[in-house]
Formats: sequence, structure tokens, C-alpha cells
Amino acid sequence: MSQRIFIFDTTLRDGEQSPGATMNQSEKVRLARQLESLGVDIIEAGFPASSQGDFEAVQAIAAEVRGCQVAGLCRALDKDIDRAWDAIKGGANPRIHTFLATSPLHMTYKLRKEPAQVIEMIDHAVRHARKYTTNVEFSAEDGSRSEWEFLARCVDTAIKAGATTINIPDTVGYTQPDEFSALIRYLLEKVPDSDKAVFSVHCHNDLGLAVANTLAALRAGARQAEVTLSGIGERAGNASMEQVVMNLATRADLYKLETGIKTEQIYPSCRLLSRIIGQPIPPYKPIIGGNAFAHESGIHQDGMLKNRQTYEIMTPESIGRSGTDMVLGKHSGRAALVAKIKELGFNGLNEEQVNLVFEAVKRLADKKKKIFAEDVEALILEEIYRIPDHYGLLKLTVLSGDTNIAPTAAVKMIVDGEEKQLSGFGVGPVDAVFNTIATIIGRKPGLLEYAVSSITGGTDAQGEVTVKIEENGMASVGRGADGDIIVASAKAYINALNRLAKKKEERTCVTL
Ligand SMILES: CC(=O)SCCNC(=O)CCNC(=O)[C@H](O)C(C)(C)COP(=O)(O)OP(=O)(O)OC[C@H]1O[C@@H](n2cnc3c(N)ncnc32)[C@H](O)[C@@H]1OP(=O)(O)O
Ligand SMILES: CC(C)C(=O)C(=O)O
Ligand SMILES: [Mg+2]
Repeated sequence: MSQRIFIFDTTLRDGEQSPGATMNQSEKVRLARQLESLGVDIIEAGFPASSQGDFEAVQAIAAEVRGCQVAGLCRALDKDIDRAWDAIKGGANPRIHTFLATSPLHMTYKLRKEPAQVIEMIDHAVRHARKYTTNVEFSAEDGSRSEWEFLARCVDTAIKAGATTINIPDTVGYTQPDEFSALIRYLLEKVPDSDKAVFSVHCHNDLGLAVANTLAALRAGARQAEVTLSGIGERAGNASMEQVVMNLATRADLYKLETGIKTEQIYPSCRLLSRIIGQPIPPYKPIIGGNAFAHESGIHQDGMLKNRQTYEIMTPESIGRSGTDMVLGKHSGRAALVAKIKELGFNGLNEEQVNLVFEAVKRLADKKKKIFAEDVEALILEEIYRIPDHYGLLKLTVLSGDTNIAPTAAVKMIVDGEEKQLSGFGVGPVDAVFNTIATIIGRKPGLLEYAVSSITGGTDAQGEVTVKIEENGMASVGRGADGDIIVASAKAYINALNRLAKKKEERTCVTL
């Protein structure tokens, strides 16, 4: 039988302590509603004594969110506890979360209190909070650097005073998984009434161990995990909600612990946070990063096409993402390309044609970091469906810029099987290219339209050029794509010339 873990989300409190992650009241309420949809058990909405703005935001969240508990953080001082209660009391199930540091360092230098005074403050603060509610959490700040015996006394005091949740923070991200799980086991064993409270952990990521320490503590018997979306929080952040939850879900065989999280709401929640705080999700971030379900190398793509479990331990759909991304790039193989070609609706390509497109993809991948579906589509059109008949581009060099020299194009072409080359000038680089091509083939059609657009986003995107030309009352449209828009322009112009020539031939046949 799996045991239930409570997910305590502190994105709106510790998360907001992350530099640059400040949120206004309406943003906090919006995010709190999303956290409710996500299925967290407790939302720590803020620190009401810290400012009028924080007080009002916590009050608004408590009034709005009915499906989970809303907690307000406060120091172990009556005035802070009173303020926290005033902010949360309108909530469906309000929780007062009071804290006091218990490590020698913090007691001596920060609080300037003797251990006996700290014990007395804990007792007083928890009893004061209990006058308002039975739902009281006590946190022993810097718990992981506290003396174990003294920490056990602090925890015992808090439970006897009425705390129903005991939180052991690794405030500065100092502990290690084995050490932390041993501490949790020690407290559960040594504190006489440990079964009267839910044990919780709150881990910071200074050494990159926040998630590992949280999971170790859960295996040792902690039943609440304090986390934030995307792991934002003070300094290097907190344990990330999505990583803790997906470890428990993916390795349910090992942990045998379950949460109330609707995992398909994970990605939408982290995206909302990212938009609100204006900080993009790094691509390499586990679970929610752009690359988390992207496969680029040929061997992986081939395995994925045969069975997704070869390279995916969870599905993107399970965390609310639209699907696996088969990225075509310099490491991709034919299997992935064939799948992409079919996905684009080009079903009839033979092996030779696939090889042509494959080589073109590899060439493009040497110049461009990411190959999108649109790039492949453009390459198929270029390589297969736009095989030049009369004219083909072999080489192109263009000189242009803000100089006294007129823009110059040197073009090498194939014209009815014969190689020709010439240089020419124009008002701009495109004009120079078109003039030179027209001179080489001995024709001068009028240009009716010219348009360039980007096939995908990014400054390294391929440009697609469309031209419409006209000669003796006959018009034709041509398209060309390339990472260089002048080359794309030349390809489009030549494509239009070939189509015009084809039209002329067809008309001649009909006339005859
Ligand atoms: C680990 C954590 O994340 S703890 C939460 C951290 N979050 C915040 O600090 C954000 C909210 N904080 C604030 O807005 C302000 O610090 C306030 C309003 C709470 C207090 O502001 P000030 O009165 O100006 O005090 P200041 O912040 O300079 O110093 C904190 C004081 O609280 C004391 N203190 C610290 N923690 C506690 C505690 N848990 N219980 C009681 N007193 C405490 C300190 O010893 C210090 O006291 P001193 O002034 O007598 O030396
Ligand atoms: C207030 C407590 C829970 C905290 O944020 C910490 O110790 O990191
Ligand atoms: Mg913290």
C-alpha cells in the first residue's frame, strides 16, 4: 500500500525570495489558482508581517482558494503570528507557519539568544498560534546544522505546545542525502510524541542536492515535502516540485509513496510561473525544459521510433506537454527523417529521393543549429520537386554594403547542360543577382512580385523567397529557400524561370 505525501508549495513565499521573481497581487492569485488545479495540499501564500502588499496578497489568496490549505509564514513573535492569522483567517483551512532558528551559529550570531531562550520562544510561539487554530506548523530554521539532541528538544517542545506539522529545513543546502535521512530517522525515533505531528522537510539547492535530500527524507519517514515550481527560491532555489513529484511517480516501485498532484498540470503550472516572473525555463531543465523530451541523435531516434520506452522514462503527455520532439540535426539518422517526411505528408518518396533529402538535411545541419519540420518541407521541395529543367544555380557570390562600389553578383549556372558564368551589377544585391541571371540566359522577364519570409523563428532560420515574373503576357511563380536570403532569392528566380519555360513549352505543344 502506498502512503500519502503532502505537497506544501512555497513558490509564492520562498520562491518569491528568489532575486527578480517578485509578483504582484493579481499574479499571485492567478498562480495560487493554478496551484489549486495542480493539486498541491498546502499553498504558502507569503509572509504577512513583511509588508502591507504581502498581507493583502495572502488575504486575497486565502479568500479565493478553497481547495487547499493556505499558510502564512511568521517569525516566532506574537505580532508576526497575529498578522499572519489576520491574513489567512478567511481561508477554508488556514495554517500558521512559525519558525525559529535552532543551529548554534544562528542562535549565537543572528538571534543572539541562549538555547534555553530559544526553547522558551518556540513554546510560547506555538501556544500563541494554537489560540487561533489547530493547524500550526513549526520550522526549526537551519535544522540540518543544529545539534541533533538540541533539535530533538526543540521539536518535542513544539509538539507538546500543539504543533501539528514539524518542518526540518536544510536552510543553506548543506546536508547530504544519507546524513539527512539519518537525522529524520533520529527525530522520529527520539522525539517521544513524534507520531502526533506530520514531519516535513524543506531543502535548498546550494549544492544541487535539494531534490535528492527531500527524497532521502521521504524514504526515512517524512510525510510532507516543501517545494517550489521549477525550484525557484532563495539563492540557488528550493527542491523543485516537478522533480520531487515525478521521482515519486516514476519510481513508485521504490518509494511506494503517492501525492495528490495532477501531473498533467505540471508543465502548464511551470509555464505560467515562467511567464509571470519573466524568466524562461532553461532548455536542459529536467521534466519541463525544452529539451527534456527532445531526441536528436540517430540511434536514440531509431530506438524511440521502435519503442518510446527505450529513451523515455515518462511520457511528455503525463506532465501536460504535447509530445516527444524528434529534432533533426547533425546527429540524426534516416529513420527519424523518414518518419518526419511521412508526418509532413510526402508519402511517395523512393530511397534515392530520401537519400537526397538526407544529404541536404546534413548539409543544412552543419550551418544551422536546429532543423524544424518546415526546414525539411522546404528541402523536400528544393531537392525533389524543384529539380531544375533548363536552368540550375551552381555558385553565387555577392558583394554589397554601404560602399561606393555598386552591388555586384558573380553567378555560375547550368543552362541546358552547359556551364556559364558572369558578373553583373544592380541597385541592390538582389537586383544584381537577377540582372546577372537574366543576362546569362539571355532573357529579361519583368519582376511582378518579390517577398521574403522566415521559415521558422531564430536569426539562423532559413529564408523563403517567392517571386512572380512575367514575359510576353505569361506569368509564373517561383520559390526558393536557403539560410542566405540572397541565395534563396536566386533559387526562387531560377525556379520561376524554369516554370515559365515549361509553360511556354506546354503552350507551344497546344498551339501545334
Ligand atoms: C529562511 C527563511 O527563508 S526565513 C524568511 C525570510 N524572509 C524574509 O525575511 C522576508 C520578510 N522579512 C521582512 O520583511 C523583514 O525582515 C521583517 C519585516 C520580517 C523584519 O524586519 P526588521 O524588523 O527590519 O528586522 P530585520 O529584518 O532587519 O532583522 C530581523 C530581526 O528578526 C529576528 N528574527 C529572525 N528570525 C526570527 C524568528 N524566526 N523569530 C523571531 N525573531 C527573528 C532577528 O534576530 C532580527 O532581530 P533584531 O532586529 O533584534 O536583531
Ligand atoms: C522559513 C524556513 C522554512 C525556510 O524557508 C528555510 O529554513 O529555508
Ligand atoms: Mg527556505
